[in-house]
Amino acid sequence: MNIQGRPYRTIWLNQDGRSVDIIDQRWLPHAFRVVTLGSVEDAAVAIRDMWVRGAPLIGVTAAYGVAMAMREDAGDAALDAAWEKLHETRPTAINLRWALDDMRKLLRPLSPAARAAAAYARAAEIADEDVALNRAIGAEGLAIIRRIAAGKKPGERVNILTHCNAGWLATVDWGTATAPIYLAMEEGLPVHVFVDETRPRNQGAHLTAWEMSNHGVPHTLIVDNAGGHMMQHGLVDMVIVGTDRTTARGDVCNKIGTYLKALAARDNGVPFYVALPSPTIDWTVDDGVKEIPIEERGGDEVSFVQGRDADGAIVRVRISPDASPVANPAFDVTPARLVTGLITERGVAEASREGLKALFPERG
Ligand SMILES: CSC[C@@H](O)[C@@H](O)C(=O)COP(=O)(O)O
Repeated sequence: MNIQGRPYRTIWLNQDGRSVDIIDQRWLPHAFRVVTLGSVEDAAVAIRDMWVRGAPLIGVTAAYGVAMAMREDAGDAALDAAWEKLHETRPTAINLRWALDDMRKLLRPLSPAARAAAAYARAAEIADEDVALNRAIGAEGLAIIRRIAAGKKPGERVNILTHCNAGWLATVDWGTATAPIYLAMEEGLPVHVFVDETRPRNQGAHLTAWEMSNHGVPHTLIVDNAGGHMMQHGLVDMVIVGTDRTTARGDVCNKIGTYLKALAARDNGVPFYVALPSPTIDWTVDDGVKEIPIEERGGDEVSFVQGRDADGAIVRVRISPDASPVANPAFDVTPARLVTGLITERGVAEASREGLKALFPERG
């Protein structure tokens, strides 16, 4: 997508054919910084410390991490070590394991001499596939927005609420939850997005709002607790969120706070959609609450907030007493019964085992 008119992806291979550049998302929206990852260690740090984040982008970064490892040492032990090192970075997003398994399955039967080239080629393919999947999700979601727009009076906006950042910054391009919104904009539909700030790391305020601004999408930033009120007053036509892992029966794990939005949506008759590419489906688990590991992140993310001071410097400030203990679960699970539909690259599935099986008969 565009940054000041120039098209970018979130990760790209450098001319040296070895290292990758990423947009370092820790500093947005205040500073746009591109950094180079040159080794599997760099890739692991970038994922763990959230220089890159968002389930699909984590997967692609890990794929390039494996490729960089193979350039150093293409033996079996190094392949397994790269898998382990990258896998332990973040536990919840299933795209990470999906990409690592995909890479290892491809590379294992090859001779070590052939592995590095094959790994770079596959990592590039996974990146391109992500772009195509998101574009397809966009077309499916656009059909829903069109239907809502058709029921509106002339000039009325379609109001969409989103949580966290499931935008292009969370993927290679387009985003999942945002792809339908960008396509609706291209088509001239009057969309407006309520952006949840998404404490503790504020991915909504920092990233989604920045994306919307860059693309001229009308939007309003709201605090996380405002969504229910907006819905009660008829100000939200639909919710679209992303997901880090969706189970075989349609339970949706996503950024902490998503569950509360789904409850408020159900209570107010607002459709609650989840946009996801198929690598985000974990066919091996059913009960999301019991079976999905929830990442517990450091307490500093809750006790401090980052922003820009009056002099323009990016600063962190403490907002809670030094002595107060902090808990920081990064994700929650929305049960399938609260989900109106799963917007996938193959169509909109009912959030159920049968619904997913109908679209992905080869997997279910
Ligand atoms: C298309 S991204 C889907 C999810 O990864 C997204 O909604 C999300 O929760 C991101 O969490 P983050 O902790 O910022 O990686």
